[in-house]
Amino acid sequence: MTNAIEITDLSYRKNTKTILHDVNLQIVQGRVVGLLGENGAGKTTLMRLMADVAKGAKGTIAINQETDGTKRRGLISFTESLRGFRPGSKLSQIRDVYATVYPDFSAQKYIDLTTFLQIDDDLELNKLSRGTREKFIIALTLSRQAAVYLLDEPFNGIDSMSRKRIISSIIKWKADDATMLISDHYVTEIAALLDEVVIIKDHTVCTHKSSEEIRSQFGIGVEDFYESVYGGDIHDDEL
Ligand SMILES: Nc1ncnc2c1ncn2[C@@H]1O[C@H](COP(=O)(O)OP(=O)(O)OP(=O)(O)O)[C@@H](O)[C@H]1O
Repeated sequence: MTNAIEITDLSYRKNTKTILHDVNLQIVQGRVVGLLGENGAGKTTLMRLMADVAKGAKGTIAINQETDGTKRRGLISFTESLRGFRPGSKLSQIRDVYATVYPDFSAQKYIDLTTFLQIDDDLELNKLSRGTREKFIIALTLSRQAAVYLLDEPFNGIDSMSRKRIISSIIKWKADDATMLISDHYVTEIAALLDEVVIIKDHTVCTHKSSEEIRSQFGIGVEDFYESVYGGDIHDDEL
């Protein structure tokens, strides 16, 4: 089995503060993995380092065996904030920028996703509700045919019907060999989607298990497992 993601001895400090410490993580190609942790645990930072948006960490990050930052960036599709775009930009103009910047951008996938997620790309960015903006970011991210997708809290501000649609779109449009890391604070709706779970606690990977392992070892689902690890009901030595 090929590892799509290999992180070795990764540590990251910002302004003398430890954000991540000694992170080691291997994720096999094709898996959908939940990256879970409380506010400020370091989920976004880990994704930013993987995508080479944040720099200066110690250790190595390899995506499909590529450790070079620029090459990694080409292999990863990461949910971006769109803050770099003019508020008055039409969504179709943002799509055009993506299509130019990313050679793996699929115009057809974009049409399918925006139709499925009910996004009108004739609208301007500043006219979108928070939820529609998030859905648009998901549509752009999944329109790339990348090796690895990093979805950072993709359900923020999104109503439950739209969450269901996004989850369906992930299932429908994910290529079998594409790997997906989805960060969140809670897992209720995505639990069924996850092959594996990585929990970040105390600046590092506290546990990494498959959903199946969690069920067989602890007799509980992913959601209860996450709560038990954070709540202290499952101790580190049991993991
Ligand atoms: N640019 C920065 N400068 C200083 N500290 C930062 C910076 N970015 C993040 N941090 C700190 O790093 C820690 C991890 O933040 P990060 O955003 O990665 O966590 P998170 O798990 O994604 O949290 P959330 O779920 O709230 O989004 C936090 O303590 C945060 O304050």
